Amino acid sequence: MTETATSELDDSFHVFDTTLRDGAQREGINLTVADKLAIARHLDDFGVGFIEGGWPGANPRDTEFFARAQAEIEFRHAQLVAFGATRRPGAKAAEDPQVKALLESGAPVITLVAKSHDRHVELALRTTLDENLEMVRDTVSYLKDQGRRVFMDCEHFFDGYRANPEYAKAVVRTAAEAGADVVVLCDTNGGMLPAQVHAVVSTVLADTGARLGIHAQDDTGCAVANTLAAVDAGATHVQCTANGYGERVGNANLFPVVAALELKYGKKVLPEGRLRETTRISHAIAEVVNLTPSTHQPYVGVSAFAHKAGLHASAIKVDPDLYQHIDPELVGNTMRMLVSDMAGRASVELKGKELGIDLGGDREVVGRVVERVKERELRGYTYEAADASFELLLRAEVEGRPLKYFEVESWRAIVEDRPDGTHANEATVKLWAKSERIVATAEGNGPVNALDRALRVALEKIYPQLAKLELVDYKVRILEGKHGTSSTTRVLISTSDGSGEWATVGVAENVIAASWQALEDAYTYGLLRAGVQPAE
Ligand SMILES: CC(=O)SCCNC(=O)CCNC(=O)[C@H](O)C(C)(C)COP(=O)(O)OP(=O)(O)OC[C@H]1O[C@@H](n2cnc3c(N)ncnc32)[C@H](O)[C@@H]1OP(=O)(O)O
Ligand SMILES: CC(=O)C(=O)O
Repeated sequence: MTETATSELDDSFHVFDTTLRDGAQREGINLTVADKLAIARHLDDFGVGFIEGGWPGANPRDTEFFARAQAEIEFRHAQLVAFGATRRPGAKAAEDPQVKALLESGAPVITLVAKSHDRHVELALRTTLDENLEMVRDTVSYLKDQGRRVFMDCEHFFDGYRANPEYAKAVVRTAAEAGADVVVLCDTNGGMLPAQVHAVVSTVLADTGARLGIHAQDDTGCAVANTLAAVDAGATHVQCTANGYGERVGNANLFPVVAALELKYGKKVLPEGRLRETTRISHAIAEVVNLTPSTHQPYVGVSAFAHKAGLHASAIKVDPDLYQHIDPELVGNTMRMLVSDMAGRASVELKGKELGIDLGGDREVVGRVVERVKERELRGYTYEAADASFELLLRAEVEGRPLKYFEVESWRAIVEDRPDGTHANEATVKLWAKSERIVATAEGNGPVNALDRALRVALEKIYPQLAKLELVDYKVRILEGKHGTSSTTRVLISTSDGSGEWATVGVAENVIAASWQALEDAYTYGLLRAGVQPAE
């Protein structure tokens, strides 16, 4: 067994993460050992007290994970936890191969799952209620005798408590008497509501005196609330998963639970300074599991502190607290202003500030920007999704003329379909830059790609800085479906220069013309970012 952590947090409250075990039970998540190691590092960096790594012996990947985690990771905060079931009915814990695998994992902490719902004991385990209690007692005391810390997950506890409260409590008592350090009440089917959880946890605590934890699935959308309700009732151990990943619709989300405990309850559950890493860690774990981070996730989503309504912005201008429940920086997030047709003057002023453009309280300019945004959004533009196009619009109003690095004379895209099924795309761009007339032609895998290449060939002669620009995303949306192919088309393009990304928008009846507008903005903004002086 390896002692894996030197946690500076006291033991009176546990933040227990089960992303690598229950989180991995989410449909669509398929973690390699390397992924699990990467997530374990992020969770330890975040500062959780316990990381449940999987079920050693259930599959070779989890067995390998425990071996490698202890050999390769120097945990600074967390203790590694192995998960498994109580011994089989009618056997001995000391002889159960599955219990042996838990010990062989070397994890200093073991979570056992036990049945606490009488019906599950009889139907799923196919044993007697007394034998189930014996399985709990025998397995806990055996693992304790082997020097492990033991947490006991009481599966289906809340449903079991409703069906047979005395039996459910007998499971808790048996585990605690056998030496379990924490008995965790699980809402396995996720059907509970906060008031129910609060009532049950309060009663079980009063009746058994055991140290209690909570494990809440999110099937009613209440897992975070249920977790906090259990804490209100006296639970001192919370089991969560990063970003709420988990079986079916998921588990209690680690990040809002921890943020609530630290910021709303005033409990110190993370090491000093780690709360500010919340957003980064949430997104880093999403990257590893290969799921796009939810933009609307509380505390950590990019929209968590994004303000769109003009009325909100006008109050935020006076004091951001008026429309925010916390300072976003506390969880490593940032406030963002969204400019759209719901914006007012205050939104534009704050957005200007965010972009480093001092509007100096110029009511006339700000008013013109608001008008332009509203008029263009009516035509289909969207500025909340295209910050770079908005900045160009704003600068044009402030300067009194658009930012110009080049003057386009004309562009043309040709799509040639051949009878043999092959096709070719070719574009020609004619423009003026620094008093030079440039004509460039390029081919591409589609007409927009050909135009992008031709524009780049033309501009790179004058502005070599553009060589590192890359088009990273391209989205098309038909705005008025009822007009069929003559509908208005909106194109959003994301461009990267390796150190940052920006989005631009174009709108036209023709998808290629809309794309061209977005491309022109993308390159203009790229030159602005590179610090190039515009043409006089
Ligand atoms: C609520 C939760 O999320 S708990 C976590 C659940 N996670 C997983 O199931 C993922 C990993 N599981 C596995 O890889 C496999 O199910 C294994 C290796 C654990 C077991 O595989 P198998 O031996 O083939 O059994 P199988 O999966 O068909 O059934 C589970 C067995 O465990 C028994 N069991 C269920 N809960 C418990 C328990 N708390 N204590 C003891 N035995 C239990 C069941 O009665 C069943 O026994 P049976 O084989 O005699 O019918
Ligand atoms: C243990 C567990 O994951 C549950 O009961 O949901």
